[in-house]
Amino acid sequence: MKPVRGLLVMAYGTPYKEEDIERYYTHIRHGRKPSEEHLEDLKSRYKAIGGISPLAEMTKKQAQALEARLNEVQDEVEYKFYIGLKHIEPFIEDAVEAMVKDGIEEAVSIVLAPHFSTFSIKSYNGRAKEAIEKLGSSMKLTSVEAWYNEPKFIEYWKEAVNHAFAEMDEEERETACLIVSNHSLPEKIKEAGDPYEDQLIETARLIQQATGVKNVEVGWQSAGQTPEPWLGPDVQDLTRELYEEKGFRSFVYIPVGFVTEHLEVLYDNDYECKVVCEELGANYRRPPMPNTHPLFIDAMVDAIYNKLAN
Ligand SMILES: CC1=C(CCC(=O)O)c2cc3nc(cc4[nH]c(cc5[nH]c(cc1n2)c(C)c5CCC(=O)O)c(CCC(=O)O)c4C)C(CCC(=O)O)=C3C
Ligand SMILES: [Fe+2]
Repeated sequence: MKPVRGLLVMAYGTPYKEEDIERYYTHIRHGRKPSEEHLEDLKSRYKAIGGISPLAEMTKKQAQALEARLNEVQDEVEYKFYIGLKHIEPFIEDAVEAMVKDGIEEAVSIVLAPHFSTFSIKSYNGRAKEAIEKLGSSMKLTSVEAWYNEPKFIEYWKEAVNHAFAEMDEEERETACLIVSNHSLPEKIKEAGDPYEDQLIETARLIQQATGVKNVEVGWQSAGQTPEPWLGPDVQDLTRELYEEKGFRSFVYIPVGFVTEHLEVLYDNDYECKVVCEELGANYRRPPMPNTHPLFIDAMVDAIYNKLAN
């Protein structure tokens, strides 16, 4: 019998049904209930994308695909996946507990978000480590950190971008701009030297280098509604500015900090950015997200192997 290696796949989590929205939002807000207005706003956005998000289903498919591929490419251990979510059950702590209960002695973890920040990868990994300590377990956990520069991840976006540009005629291509974006975070993260902003800029550079696309810009999306400054420019403002100041007439959005067609993509890109493009009379294009694309799954396999080898 091969030894079992736990595969802890961590992701943001999403409400499973409408009644979950309030407690989910409260968890995101560190236990503070959202105002009626903010809650209704979030409910209306989920409604606009069809009621609930495809995220829960896709997170499971991604974890299954990653487990299957890891078991295909090597013969020494049997990987077994556990899903641990940030803001809804099964929480990261639930997944750790399940692994310990199953007698797993060694595990590897990866977050379904490619860029490192104190708000994302660091907090996921920290919660996993803490959960192990709290249980007094000796389970050894190796955690992948940022993996945005994995060659196969860049290759995925290269193919997706090339495909989008190949659909354009010569005239559209001349005035087309690629907007590479991630979820905004409060600007104060930069004071503590957070690499998040630089990692997005580097992702854009790698994709530009791979594709040879002439016009590439970096933007931020889905910022929270708080008075403090958030990383910008916001993708909607950026679109208007590029239209007016640089004369671009076609916009290709790749929200590379996400890996699934979820709320932020289906609403913030496919609705909000699209509305801006329609107002301006510009073309809106948004290539598919990685989901379970083999290049994306293999990029995570490589990230796990590189981490285990070091
Ligand atoms: C860095 C980051 C990622 C990417 C990295 C990662 O994946 O970890 C991410 C992903 C996601 N964020 C998601 C959903 C939400 N995030 C919110 C609010 C917030 N996110 C933040 C950060 C991030 N979020 C922050 C600093 C806030 C403000 C909190 C506050 O108030 O202090 C809110 C509240 C309402 C609103 O602001 O929209 C919702 C509903 C979904 C699920 C979508 C679905 O259900 O399909 C996903 C994948
Ligand atoms: Fe979020």
